[in-house]
Amino acid sequence: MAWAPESASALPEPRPDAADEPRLPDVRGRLAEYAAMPVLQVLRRLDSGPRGLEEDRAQTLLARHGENAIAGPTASRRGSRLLHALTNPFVGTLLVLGGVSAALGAFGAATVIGVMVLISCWLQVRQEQRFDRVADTLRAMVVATTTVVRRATSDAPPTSREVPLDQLVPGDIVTLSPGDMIPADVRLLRSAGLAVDQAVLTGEALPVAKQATPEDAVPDVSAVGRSTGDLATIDCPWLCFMGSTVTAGTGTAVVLATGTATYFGAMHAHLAPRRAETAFDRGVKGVSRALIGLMLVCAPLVFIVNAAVHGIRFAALWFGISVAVGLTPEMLPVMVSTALARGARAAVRHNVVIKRLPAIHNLGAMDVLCTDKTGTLTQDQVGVDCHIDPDGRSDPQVLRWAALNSAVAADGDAIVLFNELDEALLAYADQMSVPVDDVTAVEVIPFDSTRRRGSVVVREAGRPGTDLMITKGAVEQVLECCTRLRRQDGDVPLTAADRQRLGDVGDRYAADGVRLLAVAIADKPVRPRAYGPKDERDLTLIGFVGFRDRPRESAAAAVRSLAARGVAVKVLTGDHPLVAARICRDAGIDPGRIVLGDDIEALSDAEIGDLADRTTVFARIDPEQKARIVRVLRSTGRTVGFLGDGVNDSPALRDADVGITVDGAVAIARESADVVLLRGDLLSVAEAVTEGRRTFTNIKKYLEITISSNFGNVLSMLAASVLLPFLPMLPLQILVQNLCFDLCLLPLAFDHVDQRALRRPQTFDSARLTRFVLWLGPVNTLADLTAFGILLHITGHHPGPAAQAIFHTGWFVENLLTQAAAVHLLRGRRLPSPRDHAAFPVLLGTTAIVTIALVLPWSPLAAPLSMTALPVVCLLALVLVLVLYCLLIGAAKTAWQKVEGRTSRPTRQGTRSQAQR
Ligand SMILES: Nc1ncnc2c1ncn2[C@@H]1O[C@H](COP(=O)(O)OP(=O)(O)OP(=O)(O)O)[C@@H](O)[C@H]1O
Ligand SMILES: [Mg+2]
Repeated sequence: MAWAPESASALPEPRPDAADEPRLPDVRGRLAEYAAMPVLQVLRRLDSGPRGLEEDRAQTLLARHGENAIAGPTASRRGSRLLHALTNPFVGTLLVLGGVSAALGAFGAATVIGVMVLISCWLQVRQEQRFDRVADTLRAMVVATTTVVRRATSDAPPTSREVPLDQLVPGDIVTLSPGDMIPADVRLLRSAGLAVDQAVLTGEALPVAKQATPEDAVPDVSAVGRSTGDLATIDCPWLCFMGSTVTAGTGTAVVLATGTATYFGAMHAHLAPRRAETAFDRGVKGVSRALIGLMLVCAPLVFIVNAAVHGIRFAALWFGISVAVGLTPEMLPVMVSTALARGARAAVRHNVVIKRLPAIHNLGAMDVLCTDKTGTLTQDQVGVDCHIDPDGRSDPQVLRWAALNSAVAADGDAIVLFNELDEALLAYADQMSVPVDDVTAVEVIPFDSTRRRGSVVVREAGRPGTDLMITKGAVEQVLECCTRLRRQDGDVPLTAADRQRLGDVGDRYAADGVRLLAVAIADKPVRPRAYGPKDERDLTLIGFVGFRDRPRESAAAAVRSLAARGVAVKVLTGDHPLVAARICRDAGIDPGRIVLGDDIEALSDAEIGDLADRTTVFARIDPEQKARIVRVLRSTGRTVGFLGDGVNDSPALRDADVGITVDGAVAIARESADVVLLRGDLLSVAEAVTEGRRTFTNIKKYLEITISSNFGNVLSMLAASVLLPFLPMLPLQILVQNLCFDLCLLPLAFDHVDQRALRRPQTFDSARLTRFVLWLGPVNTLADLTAFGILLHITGHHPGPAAQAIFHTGWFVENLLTQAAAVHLLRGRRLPSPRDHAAFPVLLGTTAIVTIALVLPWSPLAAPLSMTALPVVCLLALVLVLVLYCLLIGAAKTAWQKVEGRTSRPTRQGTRSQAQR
């Protein structure tokens, strides 16, 4: 829905007015030209070299080409913000009603409606500006960076350093590692086992292989296809494009184009990544529909009743229009943006950065948190525990082969290692002075979470004609590729009994919380063809390395704290089920029956949904299965958060209602997530959940108070249409009253919140809102009818114009006073007391309403609004009505809480069916 704040993303955001931007065919043509040149010519054309640009020149180029971003300058963002404000359905409704009023000649009303539109849009634009600033600041705290090679001066040595993505320029040399976003359109200079996910550009979910052409070779353009169509360019193996991410392997590349001159830049309007609809989007849609529905029923009804009783009159028509305007919550978008921005700022105090502001609501609504294991439940300080041969004896040779696998895979150029296990291995090898640089790297077949193993091929000095493949990975997955076993007295064939025994060794260590990786090797005759995963066969198992990762001390408390807030924690890990079970127990999670990836592969979504409901730990699952479980849980009505930090977590991060990652996560995880934890601590998630609920509770209060008051007013107007020979309030007065009320209620975004409201997940529930309005709105009507009786008594039953003015003013004043009282009586769970009162800004807002009510009739504005000073007796009578209203609404609210408490006890089933609605 257009009134919801737009999601802010770290990827360059699409700009709506892209007329002056390079056109796609031009961009494609230029890229095709670069694709067809030998590498050296590309570098020459860009005035660059393998040693990188000089810093000064990079700055000059930055000034010439602009930042590597697609989001437009502030001015155009302002234009789009205004458009966004104008196209929200409530302002749209007002514009139509204003137009009709003007066409009917009711210029006063048209002017007031115009003022409402202006104020609402102005506040909305200002709020969105602030909102963007908050989002920008928050995002700057977790800004995506890329590794470039540059030189301080022309003869200084090249150095690698991290720069923010937007500082890249054409000609820069960048290095790519798994998890990195491709920062611009680039041509590969070198690559090792590189695979990238281009789904943003092609919609193709599977990663595609990319490969540099051999040095100095003239690229074979036929490999790209003769056509210059989109896919031909995108499929070029030696070009990578902004918007894609590295899923495996490493590379070095030269930047060809940045910002809007990139392929993604030229196509962004059509191909900007779309996220699935989240709990917030669904909630906003439901409430908007309910509100517009209410207006479409009530306003014509008021008109029809009026016309039926008094005949079709012009006054009746525009009275109906005013009622419609009165029911339009035109300030709701402003209120929601304000509340979300406040929540996001508050979350920072708990070291939680909200990248997309609606995520703060989704955190409060979350009732299941699925989490990866390493780094969230554990400390992410993985250490090597043992290195053993197949018979369980410590063996330094096993450590050497495993560390060589990590070292070669990590590539001399790349700074980022594959993952925490490789990092631990290299650190340990270094500590034990095990050499890892005495071989020549031939090939890397990178680790991926689906194969669960990774291999390298190396050539050792003194062994001409022979390559050595070294594979390491999960025990089951490496054993699959082995046919032999290393024994102290030589290699022997691997029997079924050995497989069983070795599998048991893995299980034994796993039960103790040690993750074993199997290590296997094989000699291969040297060959010109490249090696691939198919060559991982006929290996000899030489032993295992074991890793231990201590559980986080705060994990148990955090899981308890989330459970107390009604958030179930589920663990989704690629690790061994017994390791997962051990870590979970240490973190205070009862693992119950663990479900494996293989178990769910053949199941339907419905069966997985059923299983997921009963399961706490899923082990040995691959990235797509993680995402599938998240999607299925969402489809059963749960609001799902996903917390993860690896390349393998990014699909699930995107598919969740709220994706959460940690600051040290790989770039793609940070890009995919909505929330970044600055301290990778589950406890801060619990705090952020509370902030989310605080935020939402205030939005809910605003909706409940405004809509029930407005609905009560509509009922009063209906009654008045039948009972009175004249209109109970003039249309202009209705509009002014509505404007004052809506504005003075905005500070509710900053109100205090009752602790009990923070205990359960909370989200928009239009059915509950409707029940609330139907229950409490009529109390307002009751007070109004009493006021009508008193006013009629004072003014006489057939009052002339002067007495009618007293009636109108009387009701105007009564309305504002009761509405101010409603704010205090309905805002909390309990009735107001010195210990439980509204926050200062809310007090200020309601004081303003009371002041307007008590000053306006005696001010110079009274005459243009057809109001008049009220007699003292009238004022006294209204005070009595106010007291009566307070008593009634207090009683009605207590009764509502009793009835609702009984019908909506937060059972899990209840939460689900509520969300499904
Ligand atoms: N660098 C590596 N080299 C070889 N095998 C690995 C490597 N990293 C992980 N594995 C194996 O692959 C399995 C799955 O790892 P992956 O990183 O995909 O799991 P994950 O879901 O991220 O796990 P976690 O919950 O521990 O974060 C591991 O249990 C391990 O057996
Ligand atoms: Mg992980």
